[in-house]
Amino acid sequence: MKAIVKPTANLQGEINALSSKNYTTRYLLIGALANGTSTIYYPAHSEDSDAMRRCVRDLGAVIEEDDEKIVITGFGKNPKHVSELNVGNAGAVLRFLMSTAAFCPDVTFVNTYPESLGKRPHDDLIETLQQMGVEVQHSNGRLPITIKGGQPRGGKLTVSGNVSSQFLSSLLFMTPLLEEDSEIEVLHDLKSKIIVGQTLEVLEQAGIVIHASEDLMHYRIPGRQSYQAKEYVIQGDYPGSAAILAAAAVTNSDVRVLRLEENSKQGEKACVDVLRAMGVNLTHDNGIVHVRGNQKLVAGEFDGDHFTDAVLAMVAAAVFAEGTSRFYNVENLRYKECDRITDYLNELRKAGADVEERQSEIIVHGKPQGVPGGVEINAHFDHRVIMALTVVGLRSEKGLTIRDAHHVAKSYPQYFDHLRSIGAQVELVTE
Ligand SMILES: O=C(O)C1=C[C@@H](OP(=O)(O)O)[C@@H](O)[C@H](O)C1
Ligand SMILES: C=C(OP(=O)(O)O)C(=O)O
Repeated sequence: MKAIVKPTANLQGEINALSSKNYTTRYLLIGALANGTSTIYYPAHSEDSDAMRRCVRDLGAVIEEDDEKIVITGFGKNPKHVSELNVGNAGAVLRFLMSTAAFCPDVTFVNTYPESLGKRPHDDLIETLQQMGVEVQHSNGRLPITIKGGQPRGGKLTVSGNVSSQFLSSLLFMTPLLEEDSEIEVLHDLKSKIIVGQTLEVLEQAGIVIHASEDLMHYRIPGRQSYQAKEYVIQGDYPGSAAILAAAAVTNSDVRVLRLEENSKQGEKACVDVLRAMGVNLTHDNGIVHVRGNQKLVAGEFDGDHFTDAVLAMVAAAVFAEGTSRFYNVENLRYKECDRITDYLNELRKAGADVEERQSEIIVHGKPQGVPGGVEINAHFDHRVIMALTVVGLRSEKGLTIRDAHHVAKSYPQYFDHLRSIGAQVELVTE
C-alpha cells in the first residue's frame, strides 16, 4: 500500500489513543506464564500484539476474545513442545519468548522478515541463555534461532544492556519460574532503561517478587515463584500517539488525544514535555493531551533514550522548528526495524529536511518555512518511519508518497484513519 500524503494546513478533532502495544505484549506473556485464567481489557490489535497472541497460543495458552477483552488461560512454566514459532517482525515478542522457549526441548524461531527483524542482533540474550545451560543455534546472533532448552538453570547471570533492554526484560519474566534463585547483573549500559519499569510494574501486578537495585543494574530474583492470574486494563499508547501529537504540532490545529495517562510509566509520555519545550501550545489533564498548534516551534536538545519509540516523531516536529535541535543518546535506534538514524535521515533529506547524523545523535537544522516534499519515500519496513514521514508530508509544499505504508500496522493499523478523522489529507492506494 502507498500512502499519498497531501499538504494539510489544519487539523481538528478528537482521537481515542490506540491501546499500548508494549503493555499488551507484556500482559499476554504474563497471562500465558500464569496457571489460571487472566483477563486483559482493551488489548492492542496490531501485527506485534497479534504475534504475541499467536505464539503464546502455539505454546499452549488458551485464548478467547471479544471486542473489549482477551481471556487467557496460561501454561505456567510448562509450555507445549512446539517445534516452530513465527513472531513476524516483532522484536520484543521474539526476545521475550526466547527465554520462555528455554522451557521447551527444541523450538526454532523462523525468519520471516529477513530485511528487518532478520538483521537485528540477539547475541546478548543468547549468551545469557547459554550461561543457563540452554543450547542455542543461530546465524551470527540473528534469526533463525533454535533454542534447545528443557531445564534452564538460574544462579549468577549477566546480560549486556547496551543494545536493547528487551534482553533483560525477557530474563526478568522467566527467571522467577526457575528452581534456583537468580541474580542478574546488567553489563555495560542499560538502554531504554525506562521501559524496564513497565516490566517490573506488570511483574509486581502478577504477584512476582523481584529485588531491583535503584539504578536497575542488579536484580535478585527468588526462584520457584508462580504468576497469579489477574485482570489487567491496557492504557493508551504514547509511542503511536506521539506521531499524532507531532502532526498537530506542525499544523494549525485543535486536536485532543484521549486515554493518555499523566502518571503512565511509558517513557514516551515525555513527548508531551518535548513538544512543550519546543514551544507547542498544549495541555495535559485528565488523560487528555490537547494541542493547539500554530506551526511555530523552537529547537531543543533532548536525551532521546528517555522516549525511544517517540524520537522519530519528535525529530519530524523538529524539522519545522526555528534553530538546530539535537537528539542525543540514541545509538540503539540503529538496531530497530531499520537503522533509524541513517535510513530515516536519508528519507528526511529526500523530503528536503536539513539533518545530520553522528553515531548516537540526530541533528536537525529546522526549516520553519517548510520543506519541498514531492518525492517518494521508502518505508524501510518501519512503522515509526512511516508515521514520522507522514507528519513531514503534511507540512511539506508538495506532499510525500510513502511506499509500503502497510507496515504501519506493526503497531498502529488505524493510524491513517485516525489522521484522516482530524482532517489530514491522506490517500491510500494499493500498490
Ligand atoms: O520492552 C519493550 O516492549 C520494548 C523496548 C524498546 O526496545 P529497546 O529496549 O530495544 O530499545 C522499544 O523500542 C520497543 O518498541 C519495545
Ligand atoms: C522497536 C520497536 O519494536 P520492537 O523492538 O518490539 O520490534 C517499536 O515498536 O518501535
